[in-house]
Order: sequence, then structure tokens, then C-alpha cells
Amino acid sequence: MKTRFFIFFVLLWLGLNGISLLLQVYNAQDTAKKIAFSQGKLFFQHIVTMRHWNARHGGVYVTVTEDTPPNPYLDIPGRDIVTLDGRRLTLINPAYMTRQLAELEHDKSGIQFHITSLHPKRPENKADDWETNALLAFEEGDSVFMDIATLHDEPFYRYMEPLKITEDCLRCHQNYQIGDIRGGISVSIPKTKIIPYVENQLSHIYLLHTVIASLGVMLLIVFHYTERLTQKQLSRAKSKLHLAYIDSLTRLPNRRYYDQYVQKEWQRALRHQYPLSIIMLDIDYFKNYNDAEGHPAGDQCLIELAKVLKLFSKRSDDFVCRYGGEEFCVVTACNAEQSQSLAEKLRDAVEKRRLRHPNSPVSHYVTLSLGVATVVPNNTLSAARLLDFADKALYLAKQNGRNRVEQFDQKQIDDAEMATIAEI
Ligand SMILES: Nc1nc2c(ncn2[C@@H]2O[C@H](COP(=O)(O)OP(=O)(O)OP(=O)(O)O)[C@@H](O)[C@H]2O)c(=O)[nH]1
Repeated sequence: MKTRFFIFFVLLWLGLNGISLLLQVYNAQDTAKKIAFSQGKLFFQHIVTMRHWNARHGGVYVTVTEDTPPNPYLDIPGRDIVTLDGRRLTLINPAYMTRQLAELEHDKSGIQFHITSLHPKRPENKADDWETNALLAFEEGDSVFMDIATLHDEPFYRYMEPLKITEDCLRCHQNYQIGDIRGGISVSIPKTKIIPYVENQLSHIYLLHTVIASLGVMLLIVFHYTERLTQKQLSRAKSKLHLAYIDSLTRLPNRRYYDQYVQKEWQRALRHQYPLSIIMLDIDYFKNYNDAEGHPAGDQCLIELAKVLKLFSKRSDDFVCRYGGEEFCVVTACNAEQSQSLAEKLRDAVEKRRLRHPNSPVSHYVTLSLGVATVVPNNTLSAARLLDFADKALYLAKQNGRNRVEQFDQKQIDDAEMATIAEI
């Protein structure tokens, strides 16, 4: 895996983890909200139930104490009574009871509930901004209002439902009709009451994500470095293989490669009975070239020659190699005329390349002698014999004046075959 892919996968993994973390955190916070609001609803319902109970009894009498003085906003006859044994009692209506319960709950748990309306008799019942919005929403038809809002500079889960007039309420609130909205009760739960549960859940989520993200990154690192190591070993093995089969000077296949290739090619031509040709070629008077131009220039000449050979042996089944020294060899699956023509093209191309060769008795430029041999493989011959024929033809080309192509003729091949059969 390339480094940029590795970085991409690490970032992708961390990104996916980050998204999952955000979702889970959001989920935990949403769950906290739902829990808080359902608690708010429950509180509200309890208060309403108690208020109904109170209203059903037309209020309840309790002993007057410092904490429970007579309700100045309840202006009805019989609000305060004295029992036969002299105890002073005062009537507690639903509103007064709600206020007292709210004070108790606030002191005990910090949860606040507030009975309120848009036009309260008692100034303390005046709605704050959030409650005002809720009451206005109820008048528009909403049945519940909840949100996270600040109260006395602290964050609270706030829940509110409207208080609707029931039959029991009509005793004291005669100018209302059943179902009218008379106000509402807001329940405010401090965020600090719920947060510890969420924080506990969040710490598990953070830990889990950290572990999963780290494990994933570690696995990616291990995978990346193992793969790089394998790649290095593979490319080392490849370059060793390359060195073993490719000539380092000309970058052409070497003789070892030739030996393997020619055997396979021979077998294939034998199976399918098509002609196989070998062209052996050799630079004329190369010793003189080296002597005149120096060995490094001789190397360069060999490189240039290899380029020309590659250029003119482009067919996929033309195989060109450096056989050794300044001898090169072309193996091609074509008949005598075609291989003769290819050899001519090679000779001509090298001559036209005009590589200076001042000490050559045959030309001012580098020239080649080429020997061509073609056979349709059979069991009396072999690839080695074919090479030998090409070599003999090359010798002939040298004999006949160099810078030329000579073909090993068919009669000689037939004679060779006959000789082999006789030996067998
Ligand atoms: N520069 C260089 N010279 C090489 C290399 N391999 C072989 N030679 C030279 O090739 C020359 C071959 O010389 P000979 O076998 O006498 O052949 P020739 O001089 O070409 O003569 P003919 O083949 O008869 O035309 C020798 O001088 C080798 O040193 C090589 O890799 N680089």
C-alpha cells in the first residue's frame, strides 16, 4: 500500500470513528433530554392529580402555622375557621397547595415547578420569558412546550403543559368554561441532575472509540509496514532475477535468457510445424574499433547497436539478445526469405546509423556481418544445431568480405539431417 493510500485509510478510519463518536454523543445527550422531559411530564401529571384531589374536596383545611398563613389571594367566606377545641385552620386551595409543594420540592431536590399564567393574581406567579413563550404557544394550540433553557443563569431542562379548567375548578373560577386554558405549570429540572448519568455513558463511549480507533490505526500500520517489507523483498527478488537474465550494458536479454527462450520456441515450432530462424550477427573488426576509439566508446557502440536491433525487431515473436561479446542473435518465427529480409534490414540500418569506425577495412562506419539459418523443426535437429548453422552462415559472411548477409543453404541442412539419421 502506497504511503498516500495508507494516510487516506488512516484518515478515513479516524473520520468514521469521529462520526460514530459524534452520533453516539448526540444520542446520549438526546436520551438525557428525553429522560428529563419524561420526568417533567410525570411531575406535571402528579401535580395535576393532587390539584384535582384538592379541588374535588373544595380545598382542604390545615392548621395555620408560620409557614402556612391564610392565603391572602383566596378571598372567600369560610377561608379561616376555629375548631371546637380552639385550633385555627385555614383553607388550602389547589394553587396554594401547588406553591407549597413547589417550595418543598425545590428545597429537597432542586427541581422547580411554577404555576403561572399570562394574567396572574399573585405577582410571584408571573411567567418568565420562557414560560410566556410557552403560554402563548398554548393559546395557539400547542399542548406541550419543552427545551433546554437557562433559569437564574443555570441550564435547566424545562417542561410545561397548560392547566385546563375542569368541572372541579368551576367552584372557584366561575367565569371560565370547562377546557379553557387558565395558565400552566412549568417543571424545571437542573441539567446537573441528569448530566452524571450521561457523563457515565459518555465516558464509556469515549473509551470504546479511543480503543477501536487506536486498534484500527495499529492494524493499518502493521499491514502497511508488512506490505512494504513484502514489496521490498519482491522488488529485490525481481531485480536479482532481472540481473540474472538481462545484459547490464545493452539491457537486452542475455545468453542465459536465450537458452531458455530458444528451447521453448523450438518446442512450440516443432508442435505446430512452422519455420524457425536464427540470425547471428557480429560487428566487423570490432577489435579495431576498441583499439582506435577506446573501450568505453566500444561499450557505447554496443549500446547504440542494441537500440537499432530493438527498433527493427518489433514483432512480438522476434527475440533479440546479446549472445556474448560483440555477437548478437535474433530468433524469429519466419521462413528463409523473411528472415533474410529482416537480416538485410538490420545490416542496412546499422550501416545507415553511421557510427564512425576509422580502422575498419570495409567501411568508414560500423558494419555487421550476419548469418541466417531457417528450419522447420523436426526430431533429427535441435535448437543448438540451428544456432550452429547460423554461426556457419555468419562465418561465410565474414569470409565473403563482411558487411553482408549469408544464408545457410537448404542442401547443407539436408546433409546434416541425413548425417544425424545415419548416426542413429
Ligand atoms: N568495448 C567492448 N568491447 C568488447 C566487449 N565484448 C567484447 N569486446 C571486444 O570485441 C572484440 C572482438 O574481437 P574479435 O573476436 O577479434 O573480432 P573482430 O575484431 O570484430 O573481428 P571480426 O569479427 O573478424 O570482424 C574484442 O576486442 C573484445 O575485447 C564489450 O562488452 N565492450
